[in-house]
Amino acid sequence: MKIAMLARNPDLYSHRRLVEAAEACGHSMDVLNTLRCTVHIASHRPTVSYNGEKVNGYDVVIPRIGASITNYGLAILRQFEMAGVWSLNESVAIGRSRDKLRSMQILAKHGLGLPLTAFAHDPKQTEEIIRAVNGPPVVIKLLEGTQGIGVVLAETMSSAKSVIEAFRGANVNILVQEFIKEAGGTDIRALVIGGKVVAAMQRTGAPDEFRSNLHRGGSAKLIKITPEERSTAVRAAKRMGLNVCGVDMLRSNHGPVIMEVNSSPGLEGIEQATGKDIAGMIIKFIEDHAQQGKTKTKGKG
Ligand SMILES: Nc1ncnc2c1ncn2[C@@H]1O[C@H](COP(=O)(O)OP(=O)(O)OP(=O)(O)O)[C@@H](O)[C@H]1O
Ligand SMILES: [Mg+2]
Ligand SMILES: [Mg+2]
Repeated sequence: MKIAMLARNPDLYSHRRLVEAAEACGHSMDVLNTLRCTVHIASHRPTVSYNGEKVNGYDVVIPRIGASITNYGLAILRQFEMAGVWSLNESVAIGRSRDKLRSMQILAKHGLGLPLTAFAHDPKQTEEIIRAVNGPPVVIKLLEGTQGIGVVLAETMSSAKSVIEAFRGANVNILVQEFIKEAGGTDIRALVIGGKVVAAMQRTGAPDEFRSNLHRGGSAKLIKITPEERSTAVRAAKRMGLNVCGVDMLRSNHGPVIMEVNSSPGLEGIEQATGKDIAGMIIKFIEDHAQQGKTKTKGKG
């Protein structure tokens, strides 16, 4: 198969591993810098150009779109989908997963466990939403944050109010969440491929850090998850419509709660913690499922 990977940095561990795994199975893979792709909108002939030349003949596209270029990247991906190229994760599903509030609304509707979450526009309601999530303490987070940046723990009413005011003043969208203290600065990442959890790890934050992100100095280790955690991860992936994703959960007193579903999960931490060939499994999934023109949503938005 001829595979295109939309990614900005071909040297990232995850991207190198995917290229390696594809080539080991006899496929060819080109890494296309998402920002150098251009879209040509003309009736009935959706095309993409790369560095000025028309992109042709790909069977599969693997989107690895960075959070900072979500909109542009999804426009490029939609164009591939409209041209009939099969995408590992579809643009519509990635779009859902990038907006935390939208994701939580979808997951809640289907009965998945989530931390109590609220948001409001009117500053007069700040106190009300803090109480609505049983706070303080509360966790305040940017709707489109990543790597734990823009995730703040506010322990008192006055600090929660001032953090919320500061974010509002900066004109960014936030949500306010119940603080799952019993998780103890630890979360679970379950990697789902094609409706199955293929690997799971536990991430623990640096000392004195409630955020467990590896980018924030956390460490990862292999973990055996419970059947309830497994089914939560599988259902979350299904409801988001993602073939491949990382489902992040906290162990709360009332069972697993989902924090987010990542549509471009990093492979380094999970391959190292579990010793599994995740890149190879992703390529295998592509071999078994990719079909020209079989993109479900066809970039419908
Ligand atoms: N409600 C909460 N209660 C307790 N801890 C939390 C809560 N929300 C987030 N955390 C901690 O903060 C970390 C970062 O939060 P979250 O995953 O929502 O942010 P992010 O910036 O999107 O990170 P990522 O890089 O994983 O996309 C989590 O991994 C978790 O350890
Ligand atoms: Mg995130
Ligand atoms: Mg996270």
